[in-house]
Amino acid sequence: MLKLLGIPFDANSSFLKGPSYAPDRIRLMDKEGSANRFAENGIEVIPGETYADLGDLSFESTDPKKAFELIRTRVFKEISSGERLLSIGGDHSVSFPIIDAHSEVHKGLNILHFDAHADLYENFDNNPFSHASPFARLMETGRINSLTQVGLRTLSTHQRDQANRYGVKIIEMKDLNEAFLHQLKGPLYISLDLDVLDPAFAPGVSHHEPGGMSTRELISFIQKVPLRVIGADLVEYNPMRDTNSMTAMVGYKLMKELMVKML
Ligand SMILES: NC(=[NH2+])NCCC[C@H](N)C(=O)O
Ligand SMILES: [Mn+2]
Ligand SMILES: [Mn+2]
Repeated sequence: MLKLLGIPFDANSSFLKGPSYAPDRIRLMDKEGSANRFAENGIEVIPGETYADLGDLSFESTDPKKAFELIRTRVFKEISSGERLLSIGGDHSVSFPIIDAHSEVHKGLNILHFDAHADLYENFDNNPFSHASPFARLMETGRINSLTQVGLRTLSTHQRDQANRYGVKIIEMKDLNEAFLHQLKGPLYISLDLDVLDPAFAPGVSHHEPGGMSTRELISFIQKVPLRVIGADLVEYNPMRDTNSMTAMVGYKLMKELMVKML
């Protein structure tokens, strides 16, 4: 059965803390009575039936090495017999150990990454495990077959160099179009940073980067991915910046749309 795992970890956030509160806030949207559990394709996404909610990882330490070891080991254990896992919450640094575990199980892994940011810094704020660096760490393992980044609007010179160095395919927000969908290959993993959305649609993120996608655009990209997705994460939701749980509901909606791509 499809699995859901909360990763309440934000010690590697460079600007604000808060994404550690994300998993429960997103789950709350499943329970509080406003929404229903149907994805737009008509499949109902029910905890205990459509997916098993594994709860949250619990961290004894904020030391990134220890935390990442815990995440990598647990994720590997959950997916090692081919099970599919969606993880929610945490800052984007957690995608390094999560995707690293996936790349061990799924050889030649391809990543589709939605974000305002490339998160390719060699080292950010003297923290190589920063949420601004997970894709540098992943690319240097040599185990990632391809990385496609969509929605970027903050590329620095350093990150352009890093993208060239690692052969990253980038569709910047200013050039946004659908052609990348037809070039995606399997096994495909999706990493979704909520700040790919315009802050008008998703204010509950740490980094408000104007000029982003609409919720509708993002949902249709996900729906049009022509492959069954083998794993995904939803990161960077920050409840401390949210208004009336509006962004929690966006997160819940995206969670359902991601889940039905994994069934
Ligand atoms: N995972 C993230 N939200 N990363 C944001 C990193 C932002 C960083 N200030 C930059 O210049 O790119
Ligand atoms: Mn990110
Ligand atoms: Mn981002």
